[in-house]
Amino acid sequence: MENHEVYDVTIIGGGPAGLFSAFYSGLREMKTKIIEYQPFLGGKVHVYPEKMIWDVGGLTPMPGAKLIEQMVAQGQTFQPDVVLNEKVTSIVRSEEDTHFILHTLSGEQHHSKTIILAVGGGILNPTKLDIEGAERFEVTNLHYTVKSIARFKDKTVLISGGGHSAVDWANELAPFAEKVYLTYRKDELKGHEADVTRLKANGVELLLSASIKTLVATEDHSAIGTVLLESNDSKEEFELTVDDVIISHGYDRDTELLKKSEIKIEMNEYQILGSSSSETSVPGIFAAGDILHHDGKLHLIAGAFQDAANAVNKAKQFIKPDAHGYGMVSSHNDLFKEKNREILKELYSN
Ligand SMILES: Cc1cc2nc3c(=O)[nH]c(=O)nc-3n(C[C@H](O)[C@H](O)[C@H](O)COP(=O)(O)OP(=O)(O)OC[C@H]3O[C@@H](n4cnc5c(N)ncnc54)[C@H](O)[C@@H]3O)c2cc1C
Repeated sequence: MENHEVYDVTIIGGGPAGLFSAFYSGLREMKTKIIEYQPFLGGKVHVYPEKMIWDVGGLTPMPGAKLIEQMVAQGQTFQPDVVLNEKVTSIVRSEEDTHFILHTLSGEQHHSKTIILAVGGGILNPTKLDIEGAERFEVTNLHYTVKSIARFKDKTVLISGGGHSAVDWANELAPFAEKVYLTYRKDELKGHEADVTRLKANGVELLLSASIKTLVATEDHSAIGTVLLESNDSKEEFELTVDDVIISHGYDRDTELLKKSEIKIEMNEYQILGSSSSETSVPGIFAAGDILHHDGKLHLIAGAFQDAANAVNKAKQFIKPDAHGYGMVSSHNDLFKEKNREILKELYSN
């Protein structure tokens, strides 16, 4: 029989809620593991890495990518085990009912006394361009997100999509790019009215009622050189020579875990109906971040942090009922003594 270590806390999801849960779980001296489907930590913030974030308490504005970097560093303070590229597919109770077992897509099992569901709105994957062979250009000039505006400086860029993100990216890139084209299959864009109006002022050329038909490779086959578009009304085809193509066709959302798990957690259509201290209807399973709903819920990264600390405190008491209801503040917490010494040494050596 396989020997599985039983963790105190297993966090499903490595976004803001999961990362702060991992930090706080370490602060409460629990053996912690994070399981994340994507090959990276950071969650939904990867959708807007270049956007400035202003509303996280105590932090001056910083781009999403920088916030991810800081959240990941903080989440790893107490060295939780991190399992990436792994989708949790179901949660069951152990035979002796002493703990939970998480099953994953790769066939692995993870054993844990408590679980924190920090799964956001589920697994998000960008809706891919439905053209055969398109994926080979993803390593060069076919993009599903804008990681840095600088990447598109002085470039001719074609953006496909009509929603808020597509319009927003077109406006953001226009002042830096050589030329921005925005194509959408319908004859009207869905983005915010003011942003749509700004497109004109920014010199974005609209190609409405048109769709991408073919991506034609450069001579060395390494990248997209030309895009063939088709007018949806007249079926006429026309070509554009481009440096980069950005696809913004929305996201596919996978919420299989909560729908299919043997253990049933009380939910509304999309969220867990929990308490304001992050408990779910199942003892031992807690929730944090966008997946959690309660009366005082704050749907911001700041709110995810509060849920996370609450979830961890409840998990601690679930394992050890006489444990304190919350952790010691960090400023006076002995756990940080050694780390503080190192930080101070570095500060004063410069
Ligand atoms: C465009 C945009 C802009 C935003 N701007 C701001 C802003 O300026 N300020 C602000 O406070 N908030 C902002 N938000 C909201 C903020 O991003 C979310 O509130 C926050 O990311 C929620 O964190 P989370 O950890 O709950 O979920 P997520 O960030 O969604 O992370 C959940 C993680 O769980 C993983 N996961 C899900 N299911 C499984 C599974 N079965 N197995 C393994 N892993 C799984 C996912 O892959 C994902 O990485 C914005 C959101 C968007 C979309």
